[in-house]
Amino acid sequence: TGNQWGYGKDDGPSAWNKNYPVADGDRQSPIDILPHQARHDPNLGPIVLNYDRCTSINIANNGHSVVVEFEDSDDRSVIQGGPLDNPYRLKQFHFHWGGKGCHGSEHTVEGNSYASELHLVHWNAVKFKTFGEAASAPDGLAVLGIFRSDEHRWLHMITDALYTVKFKGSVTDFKGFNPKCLLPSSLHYWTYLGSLTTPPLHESVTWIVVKEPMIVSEKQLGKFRTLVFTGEEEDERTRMENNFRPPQLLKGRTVRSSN
Ligand SMILES: NS(=O)(=O)c1ccc(C(=O)NCc2cccc(O)c2)cc1
Ligand SMILES: [Zn+2]
Repeated sequence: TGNQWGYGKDDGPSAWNKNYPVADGDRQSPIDILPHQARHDPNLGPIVLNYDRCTSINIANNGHSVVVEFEDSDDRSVIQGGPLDNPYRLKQFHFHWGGKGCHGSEHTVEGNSYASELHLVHWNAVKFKTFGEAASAPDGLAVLGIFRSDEHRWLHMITDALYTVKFKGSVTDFKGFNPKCLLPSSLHYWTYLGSLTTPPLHESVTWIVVKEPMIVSEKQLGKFRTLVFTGEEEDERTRMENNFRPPQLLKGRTVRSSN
């Protein structure tokens, strides 16, 4: 169907602009971050995460990544501060990763990729009524990006559950998980105005990319690669890996750096 997209040769990032012309827009993500060219902004306060009452609901394979969804009917888990004018509600988190431990992150730093990248997706429930509405507005979303380079003690809770969502379309309960345990100690960050990194590629995201990577082991990363892009009922088993979009043009945008 028209909106079918993926990461393969024929349906991958270089083909997305056919069905999603905004792919060639002026605030696309990810980007290559050049730390020395980032403008240090002393007015940029710290990122504040209130995840202590967060309610995870399920873990799912949506055919593009593995996603953990959260209850977002009230302000129980929000991100605020930093470049954000008000609290944004946690909706879901998901990952992007490579094959055999090489590339995998979406943002890069001076041309260097990490093995993987975690995205915590939040929406502006002060200004918009639904996620869908926020996802199409310039100040609708805030995504916290965390690089993942080599053993992470908490990640086993995710990797132990991956076998339950091997196939596209599978969903299982995943309650009581607080994503704060996935974050590195320091939340110094870069921030810039960008987009969703997958179709529909809406230019609605305030990106907050944390500088310090979290450590995951090759073994843990290997478990993400046991997932497949395809449904259980389909014949082929296409291993889920390299589900990342390469860096896009900056087109004059400024990247700001917290202290
Ligand atoms: N990789 S990313 O964090 O930029 C990202 C985050 C969320 C989404 C997403 O929610 N896509 C589905 C969607 C998009 C717009 C409106 C909707 O209701 C759902 C896509 C990419
Ligand atoms: Zn993402």
